[in-house]
Amino acid sequence: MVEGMFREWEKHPGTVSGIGPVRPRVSETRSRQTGDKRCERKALRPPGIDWDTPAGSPSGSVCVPVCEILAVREADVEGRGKTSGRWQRLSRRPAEGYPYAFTVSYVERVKQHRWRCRDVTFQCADGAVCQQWIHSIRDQLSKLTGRPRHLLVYINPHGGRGRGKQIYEEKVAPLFSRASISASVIVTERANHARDHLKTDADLKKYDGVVCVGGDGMFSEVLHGLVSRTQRDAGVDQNRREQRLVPCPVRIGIIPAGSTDCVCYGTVGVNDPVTSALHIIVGDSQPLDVCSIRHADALLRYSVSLLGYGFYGDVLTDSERRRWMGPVRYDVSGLKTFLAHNYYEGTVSFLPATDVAGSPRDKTTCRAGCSRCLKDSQAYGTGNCVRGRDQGGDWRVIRGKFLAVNAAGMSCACPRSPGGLSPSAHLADGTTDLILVRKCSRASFLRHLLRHTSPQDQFDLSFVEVHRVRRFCFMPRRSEHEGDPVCSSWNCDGEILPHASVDVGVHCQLIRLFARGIEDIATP
Ligand SMILES: Nc1ncnc2c1ncn2[C@@H]1O[C@H](COP(=O)(O)OP(=O)(O)OP(=O)(O)O)[C@@H](O)[C@H]1O
Repeated sequence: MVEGMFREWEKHPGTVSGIGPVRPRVSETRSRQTGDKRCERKALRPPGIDWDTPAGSPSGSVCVPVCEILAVREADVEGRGKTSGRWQRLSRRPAEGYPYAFTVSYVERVKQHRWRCRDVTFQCADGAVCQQWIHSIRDQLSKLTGRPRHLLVYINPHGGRGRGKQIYEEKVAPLFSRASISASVIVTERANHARDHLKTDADLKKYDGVVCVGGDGMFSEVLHGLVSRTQRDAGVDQNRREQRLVPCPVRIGIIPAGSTDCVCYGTVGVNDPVTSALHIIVGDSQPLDVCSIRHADALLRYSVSLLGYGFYGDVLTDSERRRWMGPVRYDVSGLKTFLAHNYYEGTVSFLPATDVAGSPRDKTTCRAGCSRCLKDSQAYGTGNCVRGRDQGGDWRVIRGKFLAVNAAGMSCACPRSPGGLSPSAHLADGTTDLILVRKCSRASFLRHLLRHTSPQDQFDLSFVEVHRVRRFCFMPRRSEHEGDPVCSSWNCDGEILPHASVDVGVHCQLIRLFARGIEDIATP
């Protein structure tokens, strides 16, 4: 029977199906640390015996792709993990005559893109067979090349509700250690600590990835540190206008622990530290476009999600004065800015991405394994960015009074706005969606804003237009009348830019995250 099982294994090396008829013997327990379901014991028995079907499972068999197995470890007859360093008791006694056991930890999908770590313990009658299974599974796991072994982790202890350290220690570190991932952890002591360390001191050759525990601001620090370091190591001057940037060789993981975690939500589908940790462990890789923002030919910042002038710039500026309020400051500032109803004059010039298949209003969504991103990026070239007006294409120029000028490099979805600012934006096609909201009444603007929280098309309004672009420039109009609102500020992924006139270009797939994009799957 065991030989038969191994034959199945040989036939289907990508799965652990064929383990044979199985029967759950022990009820599930929940881990205090990760909140995940932990142990479900299944007995490996010779075929031909009539088995109960596990509750809730019509087939009674389990099929897990190897790429979603996190670890395998020996368990003793009491079902306690031998290699976990911590005895873990099962709630029922093992089946008689099956004194050997091994436990497989794997990814289980639960509600709303959430992943959990599930343990299944298998019992065997023969110790050699048990070892054979363990070695065979470990051998399969060792062939997965994309998995990280050593990580550099930065924790912002003050992000969000100040629980970054606790989240990492209680929810993430135990999973890393179960998957035999070592981590060098740095708890930041000041703003820009992570950025500066990455720029100069970090020995990146030692690591397979960099993980940030915090919000979008923390991610932005890591992004800047890593992109700058990569260019410096490659001898590329990122301040030079026509320069093609070198894609970062090291992936970035985001453990959401901030008050805004848009980048995590837009690339995983949920803000959940355990889910993100599991995406890191299985070695997922999601390329991401990065915008470089320049002023007077000098690099100001990089951005991956929202660049917003007018409404979103004003909200951020006001909310910075209310940091003491915590995350609720965004609601207060949002309301205040909405009531102020400021508009700003300026000129937007942009280079439409006429060579890509999609458009911001085509109702398609960028999902895991997006074929459109793959096709468009191959045609365009990673790291590439159109610079200089001579580099082809027909520039368009629009002058006007705007309530908002936004550029969405990704959908900018968040729990409050599941579709986001631009629901059809792509993560890695080398473009950004430029959204222009012209001056209109408060009621009309409210209609537009409310559509972000509903399935209605937020661009189907006469005062809103949207363009998929490779590059754009904005120049504010100087006011001749004192007292008029002159300039707003740019909100760049949650940071305020010091200049209103900017030149923005998209660098195709400049970085990769430990994510796979939002999975298009039916959850149980
Ligand atoms: N040790 C530290 N002390 C103070 N500030 C820090 C520290 N480490 C990082 N920061 C800064 O804190 C800012 C906010 O961090 P983060 O994004 O993690 O949390 P957040 O609550 O989502 O942020 P925000 O309040 O901007 O929404 C970042 O800009 C980062 O540069």
